[in-house]
Amino acid sequence: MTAVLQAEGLGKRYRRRWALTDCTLEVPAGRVVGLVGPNGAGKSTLLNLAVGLLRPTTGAIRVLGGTPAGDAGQLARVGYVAQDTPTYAAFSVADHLRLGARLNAGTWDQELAERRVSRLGLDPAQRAGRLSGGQRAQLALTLGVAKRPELLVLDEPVASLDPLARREFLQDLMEAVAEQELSVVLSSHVVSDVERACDYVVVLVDSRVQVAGDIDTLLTTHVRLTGPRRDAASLPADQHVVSARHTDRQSSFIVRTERPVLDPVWAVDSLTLEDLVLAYMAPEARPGAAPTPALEALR
Ligand SMILES: Nc1ncnc2c1ncn2[C@@H]1O[C@H](COP(=O)(O)OP(=O)(O)OP(=O)(O)O)[C@@H](O)[C@H]1O
Repeated sequence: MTAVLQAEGLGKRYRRRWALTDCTLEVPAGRVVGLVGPNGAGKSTLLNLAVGLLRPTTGAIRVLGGTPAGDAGQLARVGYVAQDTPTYAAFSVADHLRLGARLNAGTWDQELAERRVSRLGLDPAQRAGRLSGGQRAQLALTLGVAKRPELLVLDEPVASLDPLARREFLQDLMEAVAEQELSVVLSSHVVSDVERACDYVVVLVDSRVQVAGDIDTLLTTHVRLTGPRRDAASLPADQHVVSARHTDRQSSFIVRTERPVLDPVWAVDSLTLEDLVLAYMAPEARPGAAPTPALEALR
């Protein structure tokens, strides 16, 4: 199966600042991918490279096997909703659907669009400028979904929504994924949203990918070890230490390992996705790193 997203040594520099560095990734199709990281980590930069709004400074990126925005066919296969869920304030909801139909002739699913609008309780005659932030986000998602893309790229789709609306939006998105043959890449700095909607995660910190993979697999190959104070170097070579914490008498490590930890000296606990993401954000997971801004963990 073709990877939806393949990046090799991908980097983007704005003047002297690197927004994305040495990004090598291969994301399989048919997944809902959560791109998670703190503010300024490089999430929007990676998504903009994926949809062809930016060109790489180094390396290469392929999306659905082709060059992002390389030709009309490629543009039709990818839907994109930018961070500020852009809509036209003076256009009505119905105008937006007409525009979607005109811009995406051939793939546009008017019935799907109208069904969503009606289910969401949006008045077709209402101007987008008079919609709430959440309703505008839903309208933008409707346009993205009704285009019937193979890949939908969403930059912080739920940032402006209240907790109930974010839950409904993500539920809606998952239904769209189940109904259509669709892959989704969405960015968020809220781990619980990713936990709720995604089955694949990419953790981006300080312009670098720290870890990427199937969430279930990552959670079965990472554990927390708690026990008497030890040096990380004393752990077996097949237990890769991601993060470490010590008190005078105790050590707590988050390790990546393919095998069960049988040493009775350790209490072994499984991790939540939030534990895992925070561990990869820890400075020891990123040698030479400055402290990272906090991630939100909304429930
Ligand atoms: N047009 C630009 N010119 C200069 N620097 C930029 C530009 N766009 C982004 N940057 C810088 O690149 C880095 C990554 O930005 P990016 O928007 O990709 O991060 P992000 O993870 O999406 O952040 P957020 O969660 O706040 O949206 C930041 O340091 C940012 O200041």
